Amino acid sequence: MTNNESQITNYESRIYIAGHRGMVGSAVWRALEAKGYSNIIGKTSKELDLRNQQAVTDFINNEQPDIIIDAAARVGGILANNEYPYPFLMENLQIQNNLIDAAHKADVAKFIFLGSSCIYPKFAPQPLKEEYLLTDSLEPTNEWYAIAKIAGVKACEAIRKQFGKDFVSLMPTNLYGPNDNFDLKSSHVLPAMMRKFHEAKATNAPVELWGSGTPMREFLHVDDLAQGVIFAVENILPEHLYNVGTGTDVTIKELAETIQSIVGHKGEIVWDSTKPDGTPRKLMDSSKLRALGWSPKFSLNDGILDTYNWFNSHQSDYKKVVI
Ligand SMILES: NC(=O)c1ccc[n+]([C@@H]2O[C@H](COP(=O)([O-])OP(=O)(O)OC[C@H]3O[C@@H](n4cnc5c(N)ncnc54)[C@H](OP(=O)(O)O)[C@@H]3O)[C@@H](O)[C@H]2O)c1
Ligand SMILES: C[C@@H]1O[C@H](OP(=O)(O)OP(=O)(O)OC[C@H]2O[C@@H](n3cnc4c(=O)[nH]c(N)nc43)[C@H](O)[C@@H]2O)[C@@H](O)[C@H](O)[C@@H]1O
Repeated sequence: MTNNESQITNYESRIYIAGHRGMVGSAVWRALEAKGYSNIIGKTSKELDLRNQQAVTDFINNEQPDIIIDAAARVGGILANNEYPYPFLMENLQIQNNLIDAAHKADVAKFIFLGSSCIYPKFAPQPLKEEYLLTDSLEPTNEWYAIAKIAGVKACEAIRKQFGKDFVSLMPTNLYGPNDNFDLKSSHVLPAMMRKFHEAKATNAPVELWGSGTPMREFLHVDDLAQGVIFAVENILPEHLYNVGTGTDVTIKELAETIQSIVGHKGEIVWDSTKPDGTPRKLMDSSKLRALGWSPKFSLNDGILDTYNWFNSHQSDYKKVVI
């Protein structure tokens, strides 16, 4: 559906990216700018706390964006999700509810909500299809976050169903790339491995990784997701929910070996079995979005190389503590 009839935006459309400094928000900003969009707006969490309903309502009413991309969220890896269930549930509900409701009341033409593959049941058949949502129970380490994200998907679906508005949800698989979080307590696996191997390579000291190494994950470079978001900006998608992934997954052990070799670490890998494995597998079926015209470009190897180049040229940024 890339024909002109479905095109509702132009390069002057006013686009608000919530969370524009994060990994996803900054990638979407770069991609929109590169395509010639000239009216993009963003606010840091210090300038606008999205948990504050009145502040969000005032901001949306004043700015009158044509499109909102919701890339703002409390985000983290398996341990952060497990250790901070309340903010992962409540802050995400607050942020998305405030944005979605303000957008609806201000008649914003398009709203793109970003969720995550953890919305699907822990033991759902693979690959995960959109219709598997709410068919079984969730993975316990991230059910708090998943329930918030499911509520966001349902809020957008409800607005779409009742008012016929172009509110759509994109569910990316595990992401990585420039501006990722490399804090070892709160990060996801890929940036954590990159930092651990990098810091150990001078002496080839052993690197400790979590769990058994047997779970499987699918990894999408954030610039490929950004192209998916632009696709949703430029087209009216016919359904309310789309998976966004590569269609290929690897074991955590295979990922470790790939990153170890790219970084150049030659020491031992030790698996800490006291840390959780999480979902055994969550490969997405992204054929619905692919059939409309989006497809990813990065191989995992090239994506890791690109991210390691970014990491090497941002040595002061990667050490910030996130939670
Ligand atoms: N990372 C992944 O592997 C992954 C996978 C699937 C889906 N996603 C989804 O993609 C979206 C973005 O994730 P990300 O990885 O880009 O996360 P991120 O790098 O941590 O960025 C999140 C952004 O949210 C903003 N934010 C958080 N709390 C806020 C608040 N109270 N008020 C205003 N802004 C707030 C932060 O703004 P400041 O920087 O200004 O503080 C930050 O820039 C999320 O919805 C996430 O669920 C991510
Ligand atoms: C995309 C996000 O994925 C998150 O799940 P999830 O893939 O398990 O989150 P990750 O933190 O990426 O962990 C993926 C797998 O990598 C293992 N792992 C091995 N070593 C490490 C390490 O040093 N750090 C980390 N973080 N993991 C490590 C971890 O035990 C788990 O089996 C969800 O909690 C979120 O809600 C969200 O959906």
